[in-house]
Amino acid sequence: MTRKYLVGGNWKCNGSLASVKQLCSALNAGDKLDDAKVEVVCAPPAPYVLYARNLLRPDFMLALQNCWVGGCGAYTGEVAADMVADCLAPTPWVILGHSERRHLPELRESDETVAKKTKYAVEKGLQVILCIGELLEEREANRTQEVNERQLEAVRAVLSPDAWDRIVIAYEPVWAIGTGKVATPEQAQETHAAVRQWLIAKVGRQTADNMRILYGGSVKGSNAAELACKPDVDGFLVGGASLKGDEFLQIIAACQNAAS
Ligand SMILES: O=C[C@H](O)COP(=O)(O)O
Repeated sequence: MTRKYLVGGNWKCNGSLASVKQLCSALNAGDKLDDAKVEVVCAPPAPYVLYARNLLRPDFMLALQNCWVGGCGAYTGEVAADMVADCLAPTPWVILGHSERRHLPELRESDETVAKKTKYAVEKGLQVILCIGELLEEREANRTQEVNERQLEAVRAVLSPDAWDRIVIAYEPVWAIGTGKVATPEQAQETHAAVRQWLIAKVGRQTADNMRILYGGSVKGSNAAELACKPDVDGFLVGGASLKGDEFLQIIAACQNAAS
């Protein structure tokens, strides 16, 4: 099964007009993407997304980092998937269920909220990077698979089987995010393979074979190649290193090389 690599750049709550301009210039200076091998989607903070859309080469797609559970209306401060579809057509993406949104005490998104957002976003034509992953204490208690399955099961409960083709899963162990402690290629492979087995059992073989499962957590130019060559690692969701143009381009190149 050949799955095209996907590299996501999650800029999180970072940036300014000046830094976004600089980062877009650095990315534009890279080689043209080999679109048979890799896709790239950048997720700036919401206020900068259309600015980035105007600056970035068209082979870089754009995403929002979150959206609301439903449509437009009296939901102060929220962004509806309808708006993402409108602004980022023809390739609107959104990141949902990021661990920072699941675990920060000010946000505390439940599995059910993430599932509701995912269902609505997919219905509006968005492609969703659905983040899952365990806390350090959950990994130490050998509960990684249980946690991933619980988070996925909440989505399966509301999503029709054919809608899964609009989903990319990002496995991001929380202990590896922004800590410099990257999962080993073996740890990533083992977990991704287990997620794919769950998909085979619960959603279907074809969906599972086609599903891209990204790894996220302290990915850098220097460690991307050894992770990308694992059979069930289909790309990355990159945080800190996506804010540095040359580093992000190295990660993209690692995926293109792994696809060769
Ligand atoms: O969404 C990206 C992840 O949270 C990874 O962040 P990081 O690359 O800074 O560890």
